[in-house]
Amino acid sequence: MEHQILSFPVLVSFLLFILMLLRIWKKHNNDYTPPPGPWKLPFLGNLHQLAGSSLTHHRLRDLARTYGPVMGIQLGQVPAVVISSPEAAKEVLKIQEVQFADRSPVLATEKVLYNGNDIVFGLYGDQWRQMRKICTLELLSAKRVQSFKAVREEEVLNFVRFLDSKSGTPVNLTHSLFALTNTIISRTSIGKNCKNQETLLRIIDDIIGVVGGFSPADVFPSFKFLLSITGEKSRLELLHRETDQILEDIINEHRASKALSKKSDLSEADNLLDVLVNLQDCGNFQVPLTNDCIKGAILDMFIAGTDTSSKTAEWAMAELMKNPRAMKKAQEEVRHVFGKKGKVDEAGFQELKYLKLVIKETLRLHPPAPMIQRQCREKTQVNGYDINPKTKIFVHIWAIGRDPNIWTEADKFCPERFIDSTIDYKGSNFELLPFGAGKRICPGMTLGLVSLELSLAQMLYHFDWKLPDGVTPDNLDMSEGFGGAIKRGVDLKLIPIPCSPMPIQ
Ligand code: HEM
Repeated sequence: MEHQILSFPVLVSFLLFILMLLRIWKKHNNDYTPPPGPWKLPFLGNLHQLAGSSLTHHRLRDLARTYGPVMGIQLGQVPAVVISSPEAAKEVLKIQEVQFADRSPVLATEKVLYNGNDIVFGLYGDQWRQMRKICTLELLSAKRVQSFKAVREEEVLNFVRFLDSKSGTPVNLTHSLFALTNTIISRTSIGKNCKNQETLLRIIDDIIGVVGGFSPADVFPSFKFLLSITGEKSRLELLHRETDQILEDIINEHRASKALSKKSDLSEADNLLDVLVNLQDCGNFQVPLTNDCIKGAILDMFIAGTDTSSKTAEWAMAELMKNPRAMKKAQEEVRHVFGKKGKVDEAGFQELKYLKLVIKETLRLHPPAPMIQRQCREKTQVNGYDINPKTKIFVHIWAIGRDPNIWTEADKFCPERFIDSTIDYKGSNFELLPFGAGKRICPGMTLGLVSLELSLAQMLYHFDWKLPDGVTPDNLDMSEGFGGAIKRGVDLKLIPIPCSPMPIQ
């Protein structure tokens, strides 16, 4: 009995305490308005809705049609928000650009890309700002891009010779355009006579695969054991050791030949590695420019520059084959502009008005990065919804580019829609964002566009194109496949028919 009397006040206090906790919880939740989103399973969150044969960016577009342009999802243990309207994209990429300037780290980039100390995956901070500045002012500036014109022209001409040798037979353009871009990026980044080039290109292929892939450890970050069970940790560490050793050797080779040539002027640099080594020697940086920073930056050029440009060229050719009227117009323009000279050169590119529209329309329908990945830095709001720090952000530029509320006949390839349009790539309207926007907008845009114009202009100038037997413009497969940059579901195979003029010798 005595025991019961004693426990009554304890019980009441306990109940009052619970009530108080409930009030605090309720107040907190009333103040917190999460973005709407599909129902979640315990543990998995929304992962089950993203699994299956349909591509992730397609599923997320479909879900966003129900839940709106700021949609909350849960990827295992990781909260994420999908942004799919120009207004919300503007809020994230421009109005609150610092708030969303982080990239969300993934395991592969931590292990392979020097702990995210590179430009593409680095977290916003002094180190990243310094590398980004070097990238925009020294590596990918318009002047530097211009200085590598001869390299691009030589390699594209080699490509044209290769196509000529395959005259009348189907060529796998998926493979050959990738090889072309890889060679251009490689020569621009590390030079021509690098003895480890072949091995580096093979390893970089693997890196592009893992960086664009999906890892269970990324969605269940607290289950560290997953890394060892799946063998992923050792695979990534091996990849990193191999790449690191090759890049270290390449840097040493460059140092040795630099010592012999005694060149130290940045304007004389033959490739981007030369530029970086010269900058390192000048010192004078707030954050030391270490060999790891240089290696990360060189890897970035390959990872960000190869797939993006080659996949866009491939989609542009596929769209032109599907739309013979647009192909005819583009070919007539290219042949008219370069006909007198008898060869394609970059000096005439400002006259390629229609080809520029073709590229813009291709990037609207097939942006190589369908969703721009960012991460929220501090608690904030978008469209009135609360977003917590460390939330993964996907700006769904593929969905925005195909939104029927924004574009007439949104799925139709129609380069003419951009005639007299004020829509540019700089994100001013936020409905066309193939290069992203704000603090982390693609610094390789000039190089990417000029390389695209060059390869397309050469292909259209020197060749007529036929589809292989049994394929017609109507049944040409335009499905997308799984992978890093949006790739085609099936390789693009086309038949080049050399046509006059043919200044290949
Ligand atoms: C058609 C060609 C290309 C497209 C469509 C493209 C697209 C993109 C996109 C969407 C981003 C993310 C932007 C953001 O977060 O807002 C990006 C970042 C980046 N791109 Fe490109 N890119 C292309 C070519 C290139 C080339 C040729 C290079 C260099 C060789 C390059 C280097 C980079 C780098 C270094 C970043 C990271 C920027 C940062 O995080 O600050 N890109 N690109």
